[in-house]
Amino acid sequence: MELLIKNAKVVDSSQNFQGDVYIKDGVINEIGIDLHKQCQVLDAKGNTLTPAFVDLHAHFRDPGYTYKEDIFTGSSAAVKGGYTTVNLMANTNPVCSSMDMVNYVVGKGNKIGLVDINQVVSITEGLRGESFKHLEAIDKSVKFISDDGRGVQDSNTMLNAMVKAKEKGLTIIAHEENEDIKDCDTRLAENLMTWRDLTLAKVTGVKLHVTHVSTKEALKDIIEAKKSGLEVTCDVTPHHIALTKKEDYKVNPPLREKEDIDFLIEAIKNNYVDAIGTDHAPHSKEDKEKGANGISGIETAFSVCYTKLVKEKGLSLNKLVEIMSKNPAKIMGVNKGEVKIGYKGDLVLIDLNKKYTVDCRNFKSKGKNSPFQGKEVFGEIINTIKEGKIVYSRED
Ligand SMILES: NC(=O)N[C@@H](CC(=O)O)C(=O)O
Ligand SMILES: [Zn+2]
Repeated sequence: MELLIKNAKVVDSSQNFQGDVYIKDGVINEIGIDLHKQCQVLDAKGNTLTPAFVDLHAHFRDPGYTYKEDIFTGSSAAVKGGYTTVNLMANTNPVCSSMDMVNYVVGKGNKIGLVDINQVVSITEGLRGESFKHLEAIDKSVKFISDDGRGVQDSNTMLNAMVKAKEKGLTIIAHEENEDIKDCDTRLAENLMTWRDLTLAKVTGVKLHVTHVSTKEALKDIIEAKKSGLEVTCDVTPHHIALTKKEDYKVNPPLREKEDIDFLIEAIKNNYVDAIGTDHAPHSKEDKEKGANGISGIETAFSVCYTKLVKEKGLSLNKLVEIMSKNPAKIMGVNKGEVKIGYKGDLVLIDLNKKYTVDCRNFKSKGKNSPFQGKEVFGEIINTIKEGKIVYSRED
């Protein structure tokens, strides 16, 4: 597969230049000005070309909840959002607690071929918060374990699971929520659990990734832990940096206060936030009406972040690309996230000046649940390219 992209404004975490990018055998082979090749040519027409995005946190719902999303609709939504790599959480039905389940999901994803799927295994078997014996049978292809959707409530279980994860070289993705406290104070529930897991990670030396950080107190503790040398990374969602609880939209963790948003954005600017994770959580209309938490967010993630962080708050596009591509690629251990020779030819062409109104009816995702419905945003994906193959084109 060969592809020459011409006349692009190339932006990654460390570069801005006008030029052409040539992809051969799935990999960036040559970068220059006025390149000529005998192959398929994509004229970027001066639009912005960045590395494709990498999502550390998404839910594609197969097996068990394919009426909310399936691997084809999830993959289609991902590439529409500029993503070619997704990390899928284990809260399916059955829960992903075995290699059979991992291979089932990854196999389906590969057959569809739109995005690279990495499947996360649960920390505790069946997300029941008790045994983690199933981790014995997990092989080297698994990178992360997470009970996302729930926190691991028992501290001794978490401690011992961390010891096991460290031994097996697995990174823990922590959903921080204390269930004893959450009904009276969701903020305290997040803060307590974040502090506990940072403390346990210090003791065990496990690699910890804290996902969907939403409060300034939790993030402050993560920053302190980073400063003290702990190997901890974190992500924030597009919705937690764009919306406050005034929006009154059900998602877990809940939307917070303006002060939290200000703190999160300041921390992004100061390099303490490693990544944007979408927490793409599609639900049916009926489930949403019954109170299901979650936002179908993978298709709007870039536009929401670009509008809020770059247009409104003056963040550089380089920095946004760093937290949407380079850093999450590094955390995932994939050779993506930079426009350099030898990196995977996973790129996204973006019309940055395009202003549009979010309309969930146009989502590729089965989940139309979005608090961004009707909101105006900037930055539309024109093409998503995976290993030199155009896997998404905007319909004009
Ligand atoms: N974030 C949510 O509100 N919901 C997620 C679970 C989760 O990530 O906590 C889901 O699976 O629906
Ligand atoms: Zn979660």
